[in-house]
Amino acid sequence: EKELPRLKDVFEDYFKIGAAVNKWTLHSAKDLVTTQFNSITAENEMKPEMLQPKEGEFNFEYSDQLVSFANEHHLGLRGHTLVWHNQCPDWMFKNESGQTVDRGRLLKRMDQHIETVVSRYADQIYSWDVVNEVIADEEDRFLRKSQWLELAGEEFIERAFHTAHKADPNATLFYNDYNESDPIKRDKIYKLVKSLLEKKVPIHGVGMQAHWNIHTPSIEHIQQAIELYASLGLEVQITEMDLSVFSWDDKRTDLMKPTKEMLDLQEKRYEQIFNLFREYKDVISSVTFWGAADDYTWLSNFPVKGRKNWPFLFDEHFNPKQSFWSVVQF
Ligand SMILES: Oc1ccccc1CN[C@@H]1C=C[C@@H](O)[C@H](O)[C@H]1O
Repeated sequence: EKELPRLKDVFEDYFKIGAAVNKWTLHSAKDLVTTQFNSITAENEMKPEMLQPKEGEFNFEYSDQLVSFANEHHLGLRGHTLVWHNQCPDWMFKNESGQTVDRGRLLKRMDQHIETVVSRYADQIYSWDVVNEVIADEEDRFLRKSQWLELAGEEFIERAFHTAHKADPNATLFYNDYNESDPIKRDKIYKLVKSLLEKKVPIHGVGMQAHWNIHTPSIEHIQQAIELYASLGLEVQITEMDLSVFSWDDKRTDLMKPTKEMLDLQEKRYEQIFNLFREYKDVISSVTFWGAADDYTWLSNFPVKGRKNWPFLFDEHFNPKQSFWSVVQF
């Protein structure tokens, strides 16, 4: 049958186009990923708890598989993520007697994790999400309350970037977060990144996770966020894009497939969003989906456990959805 247009070719003069893969979808979605995309991100296989489950015991089995896959298929590779409050092993914050670890020890452990991981994959990963999600969602709080912040103090943020830069001077280093287009959270992300730049911290970009849906955020809010981050002279990368067919507070579980109305709205949203991304091609260096096709998405367990979602450009049979055509035809 007629060859499909390829996202990586359609956007060749704009930005890299990526997909998150895991140790299963690396095989199940291999053909789609290698034909349509030119960048991948490990959905889970490069997170702290996966790489260093026990102090000093690294497990690179699956991360090495993803790196080999990327090399074999000439795909760029984003590293996700070095410092995060989730999917981080408990041992990191405890000493031998199970008490909370002291500040110096925790920072040393953070450095060792970053040095070991980043130097192993030096020159193979074009961008790292050095720090993920340290900005608070609460309006009246700046930094998220986490064991990292409580035990190490806010210096862990800048220290993580310095350590990563020393381990791989060629990788571009990103601060990554979600709800990044919400004006209040956006301004806090801007404040953090601006303060890092003022301290000459080696940070090169802001990762907008872009876990959006078919209703929000508005194109205006997305544009204002891109403009604000770009005003710092930084790269912007869309790092985890999906368009949930449910708004955040819609907890319905009755659907076995998306309604026509949902698919029409999703198509409109993808078309508008990619028109905006193309307008900012000089600022946006990659656009990565947090998956590849509707056969698998983390959204089928978040925020409602076991509730199927259909967020991507390809359906569960890897066929292009109407949204695909509105994205590739411009
Ligand atoms: O952690 C969150 C909490 C609330 C909303 C969204 C997020 C998004 N968080 C992302 C989503 C999926 C994970 O696989 C990614 O590593 C994480 O960056």
